[in-house]
Amino acid sequence: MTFSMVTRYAHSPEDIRHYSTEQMREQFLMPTLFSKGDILLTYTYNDRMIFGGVTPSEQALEIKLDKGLGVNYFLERRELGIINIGGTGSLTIDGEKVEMVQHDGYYVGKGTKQVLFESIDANDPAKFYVVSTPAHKKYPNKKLPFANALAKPLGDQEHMNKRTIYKYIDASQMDTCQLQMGYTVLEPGSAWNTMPAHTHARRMETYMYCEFAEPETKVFHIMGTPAETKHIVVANEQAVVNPSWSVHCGVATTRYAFIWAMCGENQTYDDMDAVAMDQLK
Ligand SMILES: O=C(O)C(=O)C[C@H](O)C(=O)CO
Ligand SMILES: [Zn+2]
Repeated sequence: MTFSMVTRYAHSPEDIRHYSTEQMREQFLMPTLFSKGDILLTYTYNDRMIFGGVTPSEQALEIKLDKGLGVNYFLERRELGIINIGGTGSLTIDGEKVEMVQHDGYYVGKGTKQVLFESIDANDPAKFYVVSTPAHKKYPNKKLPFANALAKPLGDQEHMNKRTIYKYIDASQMDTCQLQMGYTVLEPGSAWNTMPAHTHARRMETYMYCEFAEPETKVFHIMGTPAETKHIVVANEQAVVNPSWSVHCGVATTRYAFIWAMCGENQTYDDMDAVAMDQLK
């Protein structure tokens, strides 16, 4: 079993002006999240979000972080969002076991002492995408089945951006200290995830791209300031960190989906600063 948590520092927009492709990938792309039996996390200094993959095989897995975070247990001062993109699994949260089928989500509040992640079938393991943000208050733990997610259809075929945003952790639906999390599914033939592009200086965001229709599919994730965009080529089940000053959208060769998660000053999903198309460079 491998447990790893890599650190990524925050960057100013000026920093990345001269980054090579390799440097962009090193700083903003998380190439491996899901590996059987492993916990692979990233700690970003952008709003101190921790995100990554937990892929239990034969054994239950637990995220054990204490001294590294200066606390006695992982969720002493944090909340946690989880969405399973793999086979059926379960979570045992302070002794209570709950089944997690594909696309089930869960919100785990601050103060929860133990979360055990398990797969039902090691040959078809659960793949838990996890995102944790600093929290000041305990809010109730809550199962978030896919069927209960707040579905927001958006875009149209003519603009190649027909998609549905499924909001799992949303302040209009439930209490959360700062974490917001959801899953966006692109229709076949649609690719842009959000156009016109936007920034939100009040919140950072991470994306985990997944469910690519073909093995050779790649997403061109676009980031950077509106006046100087850059791209990162992303493969299935890889994630990118998006600083609050950066635009974000992705175009691919076939259908894909992605899980987004945000935190920062506010929880107002629609608080976005749209960028006029003629300002994008
Ligand atoms: O499809 C979309 O558009 C999104 O999913 C947008 C993200 O949720 C986002 O960028 C929220 O700020
Ligand atoms: Zn956004």
